[in-house]
Formats: sequence, structure tokens, C-alpha cells
Amino acid sequence: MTSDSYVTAAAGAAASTHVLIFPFPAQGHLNCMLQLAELLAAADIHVTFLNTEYNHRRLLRSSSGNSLPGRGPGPKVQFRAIADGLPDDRARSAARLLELDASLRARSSQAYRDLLVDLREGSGGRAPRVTCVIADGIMPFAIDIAEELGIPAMAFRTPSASSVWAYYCIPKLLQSGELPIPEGADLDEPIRGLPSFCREARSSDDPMLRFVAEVTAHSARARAFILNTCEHLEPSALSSIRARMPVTYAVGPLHALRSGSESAPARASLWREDRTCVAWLDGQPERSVVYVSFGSFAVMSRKQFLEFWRGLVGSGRRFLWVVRPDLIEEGGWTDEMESMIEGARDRDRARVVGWAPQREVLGHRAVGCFMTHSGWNSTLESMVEGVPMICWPFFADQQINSRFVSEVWRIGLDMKDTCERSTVERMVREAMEGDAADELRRSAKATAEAVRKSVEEGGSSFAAFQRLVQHIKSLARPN
Ligand SMILES: O=c1ccn([C@@H]2O[C@H](COP(=O)(O)OP(=O)(O)O[C@H]3O[C@H](CO)[C@@H](O)[C@H](O)[C@H]3O)[C@@H](O)[C@H]2O)c(=O)[nH]1
Repeated sequence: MTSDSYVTAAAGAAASTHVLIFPFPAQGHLNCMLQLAELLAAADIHVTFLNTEYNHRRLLRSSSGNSLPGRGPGPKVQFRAIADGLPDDRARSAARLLELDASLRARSSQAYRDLLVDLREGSGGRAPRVTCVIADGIMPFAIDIAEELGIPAMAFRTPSASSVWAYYCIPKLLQSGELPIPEGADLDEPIRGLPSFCREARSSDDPMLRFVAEVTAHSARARAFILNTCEHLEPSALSSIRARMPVTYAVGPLHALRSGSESAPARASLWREDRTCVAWLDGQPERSVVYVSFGSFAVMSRKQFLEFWRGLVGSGRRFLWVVRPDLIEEGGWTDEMESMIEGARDRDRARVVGWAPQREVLGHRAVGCFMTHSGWNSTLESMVEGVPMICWPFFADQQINSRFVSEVWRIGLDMKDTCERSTVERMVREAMEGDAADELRRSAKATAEAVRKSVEEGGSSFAAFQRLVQHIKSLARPN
């Protein structure tokens, strides 16, 4: 069955349609799945958004009232929360991803099952019985439990289509002996831009490699795939995925898709946004500032931080840097770093904040380029605003994204694994001034136009979203 077949089956099912959305509890997963929730609510679908208690408390603490859907004048989304099973004082960073995953499987799955049983009976009160689950594709247990209970489940994958396709290929690469890559081999040859866990795995039993391969193979058991990308960006990866998973909806970039919703797209920040940086940007010349952010998960060593800092200062360019409270590895902070940051707060040419309203910053006329870790959300946000990128990928899908940015879409530069002040300086100059910068800017602008077209009426993502809505409505059982 293709996605077109669901259109007729959906007629009249709107009022009785209720979707439960369950993201993996990390910032990069929350934002885009919350945007999906808001768009579905605007399409007249009841939505329950399931958070972990830990994250929900953080969201409420950091949200500015109207940024979460259901809290302002926009469409209503009902929030529920279950425990993630970890003690409150435990960091939920990238380094602990497997621990969080194990805890969710072992300790949260029963609470999730109980909640679904409850919602399946319609005991949620105002909402009808739950008729569909959209679970993060890296939580196969959430898909299996829903299907066991007779609730159709779809998988949402948060990385790019090319990354998802690379994950699909892991078992084949293991079988053919191309993975794990032998010690001492040139990591740029023959498979360039491999995700970090492929490059670092020293045996086929590597836990991270196994985790990614397993969840990817498993999520293909869902009824459909939803991807935050568009046909224009990744046509060949999408067609490879569709060969395995025919019902795949490419509905991105979701934060730019405004199908039926008038309000600004939802933001779900786990940190409180420091809006003083927007006022600071207002006072800066056009395209003069390098915006630096390494997302929500990455952790740097002291040495890396200092190399970046000195490179940025050495470039002579103005910069705005997001230094999250947990950006530097445990025990890495020094008084020297503290005083450098304090000094920057008072200077005209640099600004440091703990967390920024990133989409607004990227859309600001004063921003000239984005130095990024190449998380997929950041990549899409920069793309939509036509801002060229300097990529310093840390882990997972980020190596794939940075390679596509530099070699396929040609809208940025890839620092790969180098972290030296001279490279930082050179790349900032290249991205900000001269012919190469003009060329990058032109191609970033053209990409922005094409991507924006995809999410407007008549565009491929807009149409895919309409088909997804019809598919979800067609799953509603008579109440
Ligand atoms: O000061 C900041 C910094 C970031 N953000 C937002 O936080 C999100 C960050 O997402 P992303 O760029 O995807 O980075 P991560 O938080 O690192 O996301 C994880 O999830 C992504 C989606 O699967 C992967 O692509 C990444 O590799 C993985 O680390 C984006 O929406 C940003 O707008 C802010 O609002 N303010």
C-alpha cells in the first residue's frame, strides 16, 4: 500500500482521531516531534505528547509560557509524563545514551504500556480513544508495545534520510567485512564521512554499533516512516529507504512547515533562553557575526574549548557563542576559561550565552555564518535561513551531515576532526569574506529557496504532510 491509498479511507474520521507522540528524551528529538504534534493538532487531530518526567519538569521551568503548544493561543496538545528510571542527579548526555536507552526499555516500558491501555479505552477524559502512536524510531519497544495492544504505530526518525540509510547498511557492511574498520586505516578512505560509531568501533560487538543497527532494522517494522527532510535535499537516500519502507513521509523541515497553524512554531528548550543576545545582535553590522553552537548533547574537552576560543578571537570576527552549563567535560572548567567568558560578556565584539533562541538568531540579519556540530536540526534551521555553515562534527550522524553540507549541497565548510586554532581562524575567514564566502552565500540562498518551497502549498513536504494526516485519520476506529 502506498501513502496515496489512505486519502479516501480517512473521510470523516477527524474528530475521533487521537495520536500519542513519544520522543526519545533528548533536546534534538523533542523539538521536531513537538513541531509535528502542533501541526497534527492544527489538522484537527487530538494529540498526547509523552515526555519523561525529568524532561517535562525542565521544559516547564525553561519555557517562556507560550513556546509550548497547548499553553498559548495555538492548537491544544495534551502533555503526559512517565519516569525514565534514572536518578535525578544523573547526567543525560550523549556519553550516557545507552544507559538512558536501557533504563527506558527496562523501567519505563510498563508505565508506557499502562498509559496506552488507559488511553485505548478512552479514559483520558476529553480526548477520544487513542488510534495511533508515533514513536521515536530509536525506541523500538514503543512501537512493539503499541502494536501488541492493537494500536497502529509509525516511526519518526530524527536524523537525515542519508544517515538513516547509512544505519540500514551497517549489517551489510559488517557482513562484507568493511566494518569494523581496521586499526590504523585511513578513515577518509574508502568510505568518507562515516558516522562516528562506525569509525570508532573496533569489533562487530561494539555496543553503539549494535544499538544503531538494531533500532534501525527494528523501526522498519512500523506502519510508516516519518522523516524530517525533503525530496529536494535527499532524493537518492529517500528512494533507497522507500525500497525497504514504501510508506515513508518526508515532511521536513518541520519547523518551517506551517500547514494550518498560524502560531510561531513550538519550541521546547530544556534550558532557559537568554534573549539578551538578540538585543546584542541588533547592535551589530549586517552579516558580521559568527554564531557558534554545538547543540544540546556534545561535550568538549578544555583543550578543544581553548583552541576554538583562540581561533575565533584570532579571526578578528565578532562572535556569539552558546556555552551550555554542561558543554565542558566534567572537571574541565578552569578560572582562566571563566574569566575569558566573563570578559566576553562585557565586550562589544563577542557575546557568550548559556542557551540562545537559535532559530531567531539564525534568522537575524547580523549573523554571517554558523559554526555548528552539524546536528540535523541545526543543519535544517541554518539551511532554511540561508546561513552558510562551518561544521565541526562530534558524533553519530553529524559526520554525514557535515559532509553533505560541504560536498553535496556546498553550503558550508567541513573542519572534520581537526581542532586547531589556525584551522578555526582560516575557516572563519573563508566563510565570512572574499569570493569563496560569496559563493557559499549564493548557494546557501538557493538551497534556502528550494527548501522553503518544499514546505509551502504545492511543495513536496507540504503534500507529504497532507497524506500523513489522511493516513493517521484512516486508522481511527469507530468510537
Ligand atoms: O542555544 C541553543 C542551541 C540549540 N538550540 C536548539 O536545539 C536543537 C539542537 O538540535 P540538533 O542540532 O539536532 O543537535 P543535538 O541537540 O546535538 O541533537 C541530537 O539529535 C539530532 C537529531 O537526531 C542529531 O542530528 C544530533 O547528532 C544529536 O546530537 C535545535 O533545534 C536548536 O535550535 C537552541 O534552541 N538554542
